[in-house]
Amino acid sequence: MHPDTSRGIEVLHNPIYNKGTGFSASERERLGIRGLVPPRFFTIGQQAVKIWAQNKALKRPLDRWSHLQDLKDRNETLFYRLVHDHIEELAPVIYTPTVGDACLEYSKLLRRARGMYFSREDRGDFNSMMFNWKRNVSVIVVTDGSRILGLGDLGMNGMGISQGKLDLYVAGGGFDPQHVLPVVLDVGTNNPDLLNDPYYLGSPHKRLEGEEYYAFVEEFIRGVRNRWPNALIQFEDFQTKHANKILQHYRDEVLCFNDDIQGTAAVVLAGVYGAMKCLHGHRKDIVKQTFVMCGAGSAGCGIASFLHQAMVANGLTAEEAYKRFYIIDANGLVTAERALDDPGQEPLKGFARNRNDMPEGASLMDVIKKAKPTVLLGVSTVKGLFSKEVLEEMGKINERPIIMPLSNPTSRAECTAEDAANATDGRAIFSSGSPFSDVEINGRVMKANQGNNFYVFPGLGLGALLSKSSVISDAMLQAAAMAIPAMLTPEQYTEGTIFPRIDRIRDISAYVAIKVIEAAAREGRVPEDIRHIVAQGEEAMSEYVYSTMYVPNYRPTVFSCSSRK
Ligand SMILES: NC(=O)C1=CN([C@@H]2O[C@H](COP(=O)(O)OP(=O)(O)OC[C@H]3O[C@@H](n4cnc5c(N)ncnc54)[C@H](O)[C@@H]3O)[C@@H](O)[C@H]2O)C=CC1
Ligand SMILES: CC(=O)C(=O)O
Ligand SMILES: [Mg+2]
Repeated sequence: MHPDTSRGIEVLHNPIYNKGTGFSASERERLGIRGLVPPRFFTIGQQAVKIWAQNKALKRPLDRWSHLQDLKDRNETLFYRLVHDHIEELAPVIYTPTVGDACLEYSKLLRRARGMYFSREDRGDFNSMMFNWKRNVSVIVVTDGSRILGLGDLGMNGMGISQGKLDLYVAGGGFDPQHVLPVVLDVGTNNPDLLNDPYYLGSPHKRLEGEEYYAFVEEFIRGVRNRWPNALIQFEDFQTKHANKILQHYRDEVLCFNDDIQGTAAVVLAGVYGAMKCLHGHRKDIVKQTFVMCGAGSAGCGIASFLHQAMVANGLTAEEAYKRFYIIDANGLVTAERALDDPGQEPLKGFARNRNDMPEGASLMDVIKKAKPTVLLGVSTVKGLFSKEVLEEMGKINERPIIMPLSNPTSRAECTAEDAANATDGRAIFSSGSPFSDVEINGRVMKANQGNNFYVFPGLGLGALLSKSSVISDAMLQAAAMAIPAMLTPEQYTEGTIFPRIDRIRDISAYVAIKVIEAAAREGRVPEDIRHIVAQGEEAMSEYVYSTMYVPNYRPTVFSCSSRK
């Protein structure tokens, strides 16, 4: 039931309530829209079939993205129904890689404002501006647009990524679309193309820096806490120099996480655990691995720290675990000689301190030859960094090399699935940030798993909110990582599948949420009512979690004279 004061044509122009030809005869009568829509009635299923065919017929992915945004602007329920029903085919359209193209063009593509824009000119007024958003909010995805996927500083245009992530919260995590809020902190941009573009819609100034920048973020967080004290805040695509500092500042006080640092770390750990099951049958074998990580930004530092934590949890000492990592950035291997002054590089210090067996700045190929890694990870944003020679070397060292080119979008991937399969004769256990198709080579199929944080954030967010915990702890993140490989069958591991298929995202998110709630309960972070459900076991938890999930169906619409909260 959607009580609202609007009736007549207003209902048809409101994407939350609009059903188009899906309004029943009695609704048409009640809402005063009889004669304002064509006479025939179609169910949401029939509407979805029609619009799906239209969307599929479009050739350019960006046209498909725009077509879907138009639908969302007209009829949200139908949009989410489509995404829900065709998630595997539509994730690459509403999310990476196409969302990257959409962000590049966002100022041109924007048709109807959606979400909230906080700009440098608004400083001092954030608190009151929050009340311009009339609905209750349970989750916010916020970016400052400074590092959108691997595409760099896109300023206000980063709004596209906040929206794309929240579409997955709805479609994958069962969040009610009325209670999600995409946000961009428009602190300016240092991108000269945008600054020189007369049609750029963001604030056409250089980025705020230093104290001014952090005061901006603080004002936003305080405003959210005041308006929606229980909302979850997901930090998205903040450049490395701010990402870790902001996370450390707020994570013990506010229900929040940084997706690029923590969501990515959890999904990579899930992939590595999956690969361990594939190779050895047990995730504990993570302690036998040696990692070469290309990229020491927010993603690289987050992944390395989290894998390190998992190795220690599985029996290595901290020093032993540090020695298993070779971290390479734009200047080559990071060693004890490196001055790590940037606050974003703080997590690198332990790895650097323990790396003095190879020259500072050593090349990727030299490192691979000497270190003989079992796992090669890419979060460098450098297309083709995993060259044929690099991949062949990985294939010589390992019967089943683990190759993860995680940079997004596809145009930034360190290698393609085909590159990895060709260089290793299909033996690689492969996982990439953006999607590729499986590759068949000499009768063998190399599975092109997608290792993207979308396996984690909807379920993590759901679990965190349902647990009623006030923060997201490392134990909750570790639980999310362990939940994902638990969803695969032994047959899937045998064939090299290390992530479940994305069309199971609702079940994956629900299971992740259950494990996150349990972890929060073990740490004493949940109130009595949640402890009671946890104590009843997994079935009760499952019932609890699924019962909260939004399903994109039309609900009866009624007209009410009282205004809605
Ligand atoms: N698959 C997934 O779920 C996720 C993927 N990512 C992707 O990871 C990438 C990196 O993100 P951030 O860490 O935030 O970016 P960043 O820009 O802070 O870091 C990039 C790092 O790569 C290094 N680098 C540059 N050239 C290199 C080279 N030739 N060899 C080795 N390292 C090199 C840089 O020095 C820097 O340390 C992006 O493309 C992003 O889309 C990020 C989060 C999640
Ligand atoms: C997937 C994601 O969060 C990124 O590439 O930044
Ligand atoms: Mg991101």
